[in-house]
Amino acid sequence: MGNLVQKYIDIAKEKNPGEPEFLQTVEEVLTSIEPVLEAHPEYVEAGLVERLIEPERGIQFRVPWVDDNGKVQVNRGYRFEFNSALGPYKGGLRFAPSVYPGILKFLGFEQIFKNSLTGLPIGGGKGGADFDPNGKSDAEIMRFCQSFITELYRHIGPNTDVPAGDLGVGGREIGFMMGQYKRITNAYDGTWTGKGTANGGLAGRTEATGYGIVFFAREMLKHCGEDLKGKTVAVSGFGNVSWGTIQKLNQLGAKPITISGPDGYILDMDGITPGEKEDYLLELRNSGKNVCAPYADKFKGAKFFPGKKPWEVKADIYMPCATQNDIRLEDAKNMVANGCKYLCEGANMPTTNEAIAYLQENGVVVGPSKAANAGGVACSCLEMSQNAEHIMFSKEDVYKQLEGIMVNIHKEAADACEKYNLGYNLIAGANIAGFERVAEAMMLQGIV
Ligand SMILES: NC(=O)C1=CN([C@@H]2O[C@H](COP(=O)(O)OP(=O)(O)OC[C@H]3O[C@@H](n4cnc5c(N)ncnc54)[C@H](OP(=O)(O)O)[C@@H]3O)[C@@H](O)[C@H]2O)C=CC1
Ligand SMILES: O=C(O)CCC(=O)C(=O)O
Repeated sequence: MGNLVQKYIDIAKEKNPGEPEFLQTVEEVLTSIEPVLEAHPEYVEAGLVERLIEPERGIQFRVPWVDDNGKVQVNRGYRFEFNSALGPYKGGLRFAPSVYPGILKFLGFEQIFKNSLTGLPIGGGKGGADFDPNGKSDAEIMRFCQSFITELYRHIGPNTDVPAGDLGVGGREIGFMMGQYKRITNAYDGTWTGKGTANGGLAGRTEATGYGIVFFAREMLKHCGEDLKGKTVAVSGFGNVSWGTIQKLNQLGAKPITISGPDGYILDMDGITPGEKEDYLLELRNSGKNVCAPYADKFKGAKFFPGKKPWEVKADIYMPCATQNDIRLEDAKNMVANGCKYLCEGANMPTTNEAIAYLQENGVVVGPSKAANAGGVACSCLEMSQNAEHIMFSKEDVYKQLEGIMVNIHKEAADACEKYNLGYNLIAGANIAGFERVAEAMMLQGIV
């Protein structure tokens, strides 16, 4: 790594102590874009990287609410409006006990480049709260969401900041937040994405992230002269993204064999097939218990491995779709020992930097999350245009556009690494292609 990039990383470390997840993504992105900075001294002159690693705005607020026992609870809410060079801040809200600024800043920073890769006019942001929706009643979730929006409403809007879902935030939560936003502002507009279709939501948005990940994986394999058909796939998680991924894998003739939860993982060598098994994932998620073990009680032949991760299973492709840093160095070693050739990231930053380095050194092709899971936010942007135009797109329209966008993202990432003689390194390629578009826009807007 050159001195210049090291200087930026040192600045980030000094300004963001105790935020390892944010520093991890800053280091990954900046290391990749070094050749672009060398080719563009004007970016250095304009302090572009120093500005890029600092959120434009960070909001923290109190979220008081009353639980079903009449007890007052207090959570912390946040929104990091990271970069608006390409358009309104865009990115999800995460509700999970682990939420703190370091997590949201990592997600917001990633979102800048992901959104740029879609080629659509959206900036990057992320928010959420240290609230655990698991085990809460619908009434508690509603009261929490209403309180959260009673503060956040003043910072968002269809041309300012457009939130969506992420971990712990699905259609139900978006509905409650949109309802409260509308009540306060008296505006029925495109401030939210991931809404139910009855609320102006986009047909196909729920499965878009997972479908996009599989389209991206298909392009990776195609580039390497292979086909998804007949490939066994180890998937982690059992939420929205895993469900969409498993559906599309089945549709394209691959065989998903695992899911996982905080309790362990399920191995189903018969495949997690369409119909009863795919649908059961929804039941598991909706149980609010956040465990996957009951799958093995329901389906003969499936096995549950408590406290373990699916990365010890032999598979042709690995697709982490749960949460950050799910794959660590020891997991990467297992994968390589099992003959792994492809890793396609569904969750945001699911692999540690050490694990990525090991996988790449051992010839594994890695599809980075900011490219592979960009189909979700791309469809959110379609939802924004649907709302702005006061029309409704059909599911067929959405699927067609999504596939085109994912093919293009793969091509842009592959072309960018080739342009800088980096071989077929999609991590570098995605970071470079995402950065180039943001940098160009920032340069045109002056020092802001
Ligand atoms: N969601 C997205 O668009 C994107 C997510 N990611 C990343 O992927 C990883 C996993 O996130 P994610 O799967 O979203 O987390 P969750 O499983 O928590 O899903 C989020 C919400 O989606 C709802 N949900 C889950 N499955 C379904 C389904 N099959 N149909 C309808 N709604 C469903 C749930 O809402 P309810 O409780 O109401 O059922 C849940 O609260 C994280 O790293 C995240 O950052 C990355 C890109 C986009
Ligand atoms: O749809 C969106 O706006 C954001 C989705 C998201 O949170 C993500 O891409 O990580």
